[in-house]
Amino acid sequence: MAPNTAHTALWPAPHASGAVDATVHVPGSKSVTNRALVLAALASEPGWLRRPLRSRDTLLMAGALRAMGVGIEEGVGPDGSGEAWRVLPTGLHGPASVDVGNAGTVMRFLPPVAALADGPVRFDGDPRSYERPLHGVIDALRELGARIDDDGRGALPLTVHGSGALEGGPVSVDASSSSQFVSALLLSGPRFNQGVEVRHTGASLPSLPHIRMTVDMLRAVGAQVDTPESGGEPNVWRVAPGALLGRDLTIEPDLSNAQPFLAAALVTGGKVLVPDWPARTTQPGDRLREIFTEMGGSCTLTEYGLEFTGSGAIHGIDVDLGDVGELTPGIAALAALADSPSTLRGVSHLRLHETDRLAALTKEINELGGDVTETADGLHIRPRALHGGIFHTYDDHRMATAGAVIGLAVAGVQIENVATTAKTLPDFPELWAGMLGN
Ligand SMILES: O=C(O)C1=C[C@@H](OP(=O)(O)O)[C@@H](O)[C@H](O)C1
Ligand SMILES: C=C(OP(=O)(O)O)C(=O)O
Repeated sequence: MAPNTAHTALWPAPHASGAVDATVHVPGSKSVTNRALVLAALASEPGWLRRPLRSRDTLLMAGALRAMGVGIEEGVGPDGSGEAWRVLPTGLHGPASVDVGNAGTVMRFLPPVAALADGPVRFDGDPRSYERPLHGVIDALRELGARIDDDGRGALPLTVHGSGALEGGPVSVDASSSSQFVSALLLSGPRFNQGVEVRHTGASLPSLPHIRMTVDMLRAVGAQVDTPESGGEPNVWRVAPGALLGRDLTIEPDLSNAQPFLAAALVTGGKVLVPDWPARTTQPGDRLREIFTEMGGSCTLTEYGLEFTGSGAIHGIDVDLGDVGELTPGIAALAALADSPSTLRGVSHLRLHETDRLAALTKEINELGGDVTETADGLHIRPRALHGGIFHTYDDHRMATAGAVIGLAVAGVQIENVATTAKTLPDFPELWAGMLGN
C-alpha cells in the first residue's frame, strides 16, 4: 500500500518527559451523534442534541440531512446550558447531493433515509469511500422496494431515487463486512410502511455493541424493536412501523477517542481523568476499562468520570477485538511498547475500514523497528526497541492517534497528516498538548 503523498505535513509527536497527570474533556461520540441526527431527522417533532460532536463525519451527516430539507440550527439547549443543535424534521426532499467523505455512518445510514425522500439523492465521497463495502445496504434497499442506480460494484457513487415512501418488510443481509449495514436498515425502519425485519446471514458479525447502540437509541425515541437479546431469533432484528419522538439528548463523550489519552497514562505510568464517562453505555470504548486493566493499568469509575492510572508497565494481550474493532490501532500501538507479545484477533474486517488498518499498522510499526505480522484475522505484535521516523496515517484518524501514543515513548516520531484526526476529533493536537502540560 502506498502512503498518502497529498499531505506531506509532518507533526512531531510529543515525547513524554514524565508521568502524565491530566483531566481530558473528550468531545462527543461520533457514533451517538450521527445516530441521533438521523433519528431526529426522521422524527415527527423537533428535537435537541446537546454537546454534539462537531467533526468531519458529523458535519457531513448534518450537511447531508440539511441537503434533504432537514433544519439543523445552532442553539443552546432548552435549559439554556451547553451548545446544541436543534433538529427540525420536514418532508425529505430530492434532488440533493450528499458528500459522505469517508464516513461509514454517512455512507451506510443515509441511503435508507434517501429512499424516503421525494426525489433523487446522489451519494459521492472520498476515493476510499468507493472501496468500502456498501452492497449490504444497496441490495437490501432494492429488495425492500427502492430504486438505486450504481455502477454495479455494490459501492459508491450511487443515486437513490426516493419516491417519498418505502414498503419495507423482511430482508436478508450479510453484514460480516460491517455492522453498519444492520444499523442503517434499523434506523430508518420505523418510517418504512411495514417496518423492517433484518436477518443477518453471514458467518460472523462485527461490532455488536454498535448494533445495540442503534437498538437502544431507537427505543429511546419510541420505536418498538425486537432483538435476539430480547427473546427473538438469533441474528434477526425487527422494527415496527411508527412515529418517532423528538428528544432532548446529551451526547456522551467518545470513549474510543478517549483511548489515546488513557493509553498515555499506561505509557508514562501516569494518571488521566476523563470526565462524564457514562456509568452505562453501548459504546465499544467502554471495553477499554477491562482491556487496559489487563494491559497493566487500573481504573475507577466515579460520578465525575473515569480515572485511569498506569503502573509503569505495559503487558501484552491476547484478545478478540471483533466487537470493538475501532479500538485496534490504539491497542496495537501499546502492544508494540509492551513487555510481552500480543495477539489481536477477530478483526479481518478492518482491512475495509478508513484504510486497510492491518496492513497500515504492520507497515508503520515495522518501519519504526517493530516486529508485527498480519494474520488472517488480526495481528501478532512482538515488542522491539523502536526508533524515530515518519508514521504515515493513510487518511485514518486512528492511525494518527496510534502514532502519537508510540511517540510518547519513542523520540523522533513524526506523524504525517495529523489533521486527519478531524474525522472524529478535530482538536486532537491541542488536547494532546494540553494533556502533556505543553
Ligand atoms: O455504527 C457505528 O457507529 C460504527 C460501527 C463500526 O463499524 P464496522 O462494523 O464497519 O466495523 C465501527 O467500527 C465504526 O467506527 C462505527
Ligand atoms: C471504522 C471507523 O469509522 P467509520 O464510521 O467510517 O466506519 C472508525 O471510526 O474507526
